[in-house]
Formats: sequence, structure tokens, C-alpha cells
Amino acid sequence: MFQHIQVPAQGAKITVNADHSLNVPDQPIIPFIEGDGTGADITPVMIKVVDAAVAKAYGGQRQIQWMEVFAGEKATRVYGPDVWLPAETLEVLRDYVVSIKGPLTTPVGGGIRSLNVALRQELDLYVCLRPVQYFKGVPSPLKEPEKTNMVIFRENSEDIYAGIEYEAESEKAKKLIKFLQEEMGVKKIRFPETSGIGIKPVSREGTERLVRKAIQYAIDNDKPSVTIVHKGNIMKYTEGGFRDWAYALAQKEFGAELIDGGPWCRFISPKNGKPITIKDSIADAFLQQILLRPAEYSVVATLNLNGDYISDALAAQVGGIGIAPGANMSDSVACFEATHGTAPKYAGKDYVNPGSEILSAEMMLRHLGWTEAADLIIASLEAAIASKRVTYDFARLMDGAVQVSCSGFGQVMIDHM
Ligand SMILES: NC(=O)C1=CN([C@@H]2O[C@H](COP(=O)(O)OP(=O)(O)OC[C@H]3O[C@@H](n4cnc5c(N)ncnc54)[C@H](OP(=O)(O)O)[C@@H]3O)[C@@H](O)[C@H]2O)C=CC1
Ligand SMILES: O=C(O)CCC(=O)C(=O)O
Ligand SMILES: [Mg+2]
Repeated sequence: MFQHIQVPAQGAKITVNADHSLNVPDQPIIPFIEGDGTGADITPVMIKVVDAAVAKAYGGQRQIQWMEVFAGEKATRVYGPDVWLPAETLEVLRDYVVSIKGPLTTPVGGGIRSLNVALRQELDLYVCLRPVQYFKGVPSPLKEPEKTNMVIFRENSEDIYAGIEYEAESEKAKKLIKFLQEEMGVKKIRFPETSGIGIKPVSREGTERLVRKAIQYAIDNDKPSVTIVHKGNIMKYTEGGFRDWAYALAQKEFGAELIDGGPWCRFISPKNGKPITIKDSIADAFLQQILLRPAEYSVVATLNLNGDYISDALAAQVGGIGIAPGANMSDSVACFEATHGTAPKYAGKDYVNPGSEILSAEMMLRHLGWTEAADLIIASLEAAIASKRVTYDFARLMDGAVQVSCSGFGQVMIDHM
């Protein structure tokens, strides 16, 4: 058995069929990672709200059996000082198929590399799915925030984000720079003696599997377009490759045809008979477009680092990263997590908005096919916002709001179920 993971006495594993559909028992065992910093505040609230929604929706017929698994600072307390991501945590996340996690801290500069990234890489969770939608009543810096309605498909396994980099003046950096200069004829490293150096792998296979998911999502959800966001004018063979491979895939696998000689292309959705346009935007221009003309964008397919920046920027347009959910997915395994981090200055204060992790759980319930419980979460969130009993992030921008704590907001949601 496991060293520190307690398997619940009741409940059963979710399993996956050959076509990647799920078999979900009425009492699925769902592993969760509490998370560092504010993770310890929001994760218990998420669990309470989800349990209330499931109980209300199914009257005791269905129930999640939560199973805590460890990562980050809590893992070092449970397993020992240097154990940040125990092997049995990875084994359980893979084996139990569907899980949810709080945020995990990554130090800036030195120290451990991101555990969040490690987890995505180890489980090959190649899609980071981050829907961005407006909930009525949420304070936003935009005049018409309801026009922002996008779903980000962020490539989750490659790019500069993969963490292949070498510290300035280290032996490895020196060796790589020497190789680049002497073997590859590189003359453009401005300060070779003092440069840190990073590698940006972007592959056709990695691009294709991500873009395939994004286009299929557009078909399944009746979306009008998929926008490929890249910086391919500058990084021609990585970000430019991403753009070219994405267009080629749309033509090859979905029968898209060039519009006015391309590169934009279009195909008719086999689901609703309406056109789906595949277009692209260079990342810097895209960031101003989403503020000025958000209604023109729907599904977004992008590289790892762009997706990181874009998801926080878009979240801000609809009220901030306090209500920005997400999922990391492979074809079979899914680990749901909020877009935001551990917000260390608020840790342990029962203060922050638990909305992102609750909405990540709402995505998880929908993924399980438990739509009634998911719908209850959305309805109770909307009712809680309408009641103006909200956490600090909304209260500071809303007229007439009453500020409640993190757990208080969870209770307001439950009261409105
Ligand atoms: N997937 C993950 O686990 C992620 C982990 N991280 C890690 O988190 C750590 C902290 O990163 P940092 O850059 O501070 O980013 P954070 O996302 O943790 O926080 C930035 C700001 O966002 C706002 N915010 C964050 N969470 C909430 C919430 N639940 N409710 C309301 N507002 C919220 C706060 O704004 P304000 O100050 O205005 O109140 C906060 O100061 C780093 O180690 C980073 O690597 C970061 C992102 C994702
Ligand atoms: O892993 C981290 O610490 C940061 C990750 C992040 O910002 C993200 O995935 O959005
Ligand atoms: Mg981020």
C-alpha cells in the first residue's frame, strides 16, 4: 500500500475506456492536493461547496470520496525535508484518473523548479484548458465585460516553460555557449561570459495534439473560431512553427480551406453546419485586441508561456484571478487547478476568493458528467455575487458590498443552493 496516502474505506476508482470516456462510480475516489499558501484556505472551502452541491443534486445517491495526496511544502512535512513531489502522489494522480489541486509555490531564481510544471510533464497533461467567462455583477475594469468569452487551450508540455536552462557562468552554460559559438556559428550572444541560457523546444507533434483538441472543442461547443496566438515573426521555428503546423492540421484533419489565399482558413462544422474560422494573431497585438475587441475571439490555441500570460490577462477582464478556473489534461487523465498561485501574503488568513478552485471543481464535475451538481455551483456563485456578500477582491470594487471571508463566501454559496 501507500506510505502516507490513506485510501478511503468506501468508494471506487474512476476508470477509462478505450475511447477515453470515463466510467464514474456513484462514489468516486478523487485525490486532491491541498496546495501551499492560500491553498490551505481555499481547498477545504472547495470541498465543502462541492459536497453540498453533490448532496443537493443527487440526494445522497452520489458522493465524492476525497483522498488527500501530498505535494509542495506539505509533502516535505509528511515525507521528509527534500520530498516535494512524492512518487506515490504521481502514481495516484495517474491511477485515479481525475484529481484536483491547490496552487503550489515556486521560488523565483534559485531553489526548486516548478512542481506544477513537473506534475504536468510527468503525467503528460498536455492541454491546459482555461475558460474565461463573465458572471453578472462581478466588478470588471471593462465597460462591457460580458463580451469577453474565450476558452484558452495552452500547450502544457513544451516551450521555454519546460525549464531547460542554465545559470549564468555555470559550467553547463559555458559549455552550451561555446557549442553555439564554435559549432553553430552563433555570433549574436551579446554578453557570452555572463549569459544565463534557456532552450525553447516546440514540436510539430506537441502543437498538433494541442490544436486538434482546440478545434474539436470548437466543433463540440458550437464556437465560431479558433485563434492561434504566437510570436512567430520573431521566433520563426518555434512560435512560427506552431502557427504553420496549426494551420496545416486544420486543413489536413478538418478539411479547412484557405480564405482569400490564406493563411486564415475555414471549414463547416460537422455538428451544426456553421463555419469555423481558423485565424492567427501575433501575441503582442493579441493582448491589445482582447481588451479592445474581445467579442472577435472565442477559442484560443497558444504556446505554454503565451498561454500563461494570456490567461491572467483575460481573467482580469472578467473580474480577476480570484474566479479563474482551469484544468490540465491528457487524453485520459485530468488534474483540475485554479489559474492563480499561492498568494503568500494572504496565506492562512481565511481571506482570498475560493472561486477559482470552486469553478475548477465545477469543470471537474462536468467532466464526470455530474452536470446537475455543476449547474448548482454556477447558480449559487451567481446568486452569491448578486447578494453582494463577496470576498475582498470583489468587495473593494463593488458598491454596497459586504466583505466576507474565504470560508464565509463558501457558506454564502451553500446558502444559495
Ligand atoms: N498553478 C499554480 O500552482 C501556480 C502557482 N503559482 C505560484 O504562486 C506563487 C505566488 O505567485 P504570485 O505571482 O504572487 O501570483 P498569485 O496568483 O499567487 O497572486 C497574485 C495576486 O493575485 C491575486 N490573487 C491570487 N489569488 C487570489 C484569490 N484566490 N482571490 C483573490 N485574489 C487572488 C492577489 O491580488 P491582490 O494583491 O490585488 O489582492 C495576489 O496578490 C509563486 O510561487 C508562483 O510560482 C503561480 C501561478 C500558478
Ligand atoms: O508553476 C508555477 O509556479 C507557476 C505556474 C503558472 O503561473 C501557471 O501555470 O499559470
Ligand atoms: Mg500563471
